[in-house]
Amino acid sequence: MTTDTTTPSAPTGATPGETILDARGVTMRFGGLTAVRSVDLTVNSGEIVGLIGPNGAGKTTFFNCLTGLYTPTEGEVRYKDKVLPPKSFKVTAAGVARTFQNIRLFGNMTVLENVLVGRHTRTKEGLWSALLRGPGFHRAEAASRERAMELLEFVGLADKADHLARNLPYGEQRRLEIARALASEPGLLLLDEPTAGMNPQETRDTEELVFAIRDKGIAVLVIEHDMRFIFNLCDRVAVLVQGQKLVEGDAATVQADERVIAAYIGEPLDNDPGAEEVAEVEAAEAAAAEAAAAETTAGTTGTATDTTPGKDAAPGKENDR
Ligand SMILES: Nc1ncnc2c1ncn2[C@@H]1O[C@H](COP(=O)(O)OP(=O)(O)OP(=O)(O)O)[C@@H](O)[C@H]1O
Repeated sequence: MTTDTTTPSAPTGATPGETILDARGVTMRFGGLTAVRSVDLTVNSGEIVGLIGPNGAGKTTFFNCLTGLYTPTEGEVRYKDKVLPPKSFKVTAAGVARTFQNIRLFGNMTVLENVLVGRHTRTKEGLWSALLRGPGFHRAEAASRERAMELLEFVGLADKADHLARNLPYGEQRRLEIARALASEPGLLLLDEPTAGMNPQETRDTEELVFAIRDKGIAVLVIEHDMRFIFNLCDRVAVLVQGQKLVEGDAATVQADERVIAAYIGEPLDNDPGAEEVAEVEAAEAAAAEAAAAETTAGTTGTATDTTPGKDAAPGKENDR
C-alpha cells in the first residue's frame, strides 16, 4: 500500500531491455595498485547480469564504485541516464540497492526492524514529525511496517518478524539482507556473493528468490564464485581478471571461452605479457632437471653425494604462480 506519507518507489517501470545502469571507463586505483581498470558494463531492465572473476579480480571494488562507497579514480556511472552521486545513501535513494559480501545486519534488532531501517530512503517524514510523533508520522510508520511485512513474506521470513536478527540461521540472515535492500524499492539490486557459505538447498532457494526479484521488475547484478549458480541464473555474464573485463556474453559464450578457463586455473593467457618469462623459467627448470638426472646417474657409479631426494630438484611450479 502506498500512502501520501511515503515517497513513491524508485521507478522500476523502465522499458524492457532499456539500459538502466551504464558504467563507463571505471578505474579505481589504490596508491600504485589499479584494482579496476577502465571497465564498461551495462545492465538492462529485466536482466540478471553476473560478474565473475578469480579472487582479487576487482569485483567488489567495482561494486563499491557503482554504489558510491568509492569515488572512481576515472570513469562515470549512470543510472537511468543520471550520473550517480558518490555517496551511498544518494545512490540508494536513486534506486540502486546492494547487499554486502559480509552480512551487515543489526544483530540486536528484530528481523522487522532491520527491514524498516532499509526503508529510510523511501519515507519523507522529517525530524520534527518523528520527534513530535504526529499523525503524519504514525501514518508513515504504519505504511512502512506494512511494506516491510510484505517483503518479509516475499523472502519467506514473515513468521520470524519478531526474532532477533542474530538468532536467524545463516541462510535466513542472507535473505533478510536482501529484504532490507528491497525495502529501499530499488530498480537495480546488486548482490555481492549472496550464496557464500550456503548449503546446496539454500543456494537453490536463493536462485529462486533472485528470479522472483527479477520477475518483480528489478534488474539484478550479482557477484558470485559459484559457477553453477551464475550460469543457471544470468542472462549475461562479465568476467573480470586483474581489474579488466576479459569477456562478456551469455553463459554458453563465457563457459566456452578458453581465456576464462585459463584465468581460473592460472594458466598464462595468449599474448600474456608474462608468457615469455614463464617459458624461460620452464626451460631453465627442464635444463636443471636434466642436469640433476645426469649427476644422479654419474653418482650411482661413484660418490654418494647429492642424491638426497629433491635436493637438486627444479623448483616446484607452484612457486611461480
Ligand atoms: N581499500 C583498498 N585499499 C587497497 N587495496 C584494495 C582495497 N580494496 C581492494 N583492494 C585491492 O584491490 C584488488 C581487488 O580487490 P577486490 O576485493 O575488489 O577483488 P574481488 O574480485 O572482489 O575479490 P574476491 O573474489 O576475493 O572478493 C585486490 O588486490 C585488493 O587487495
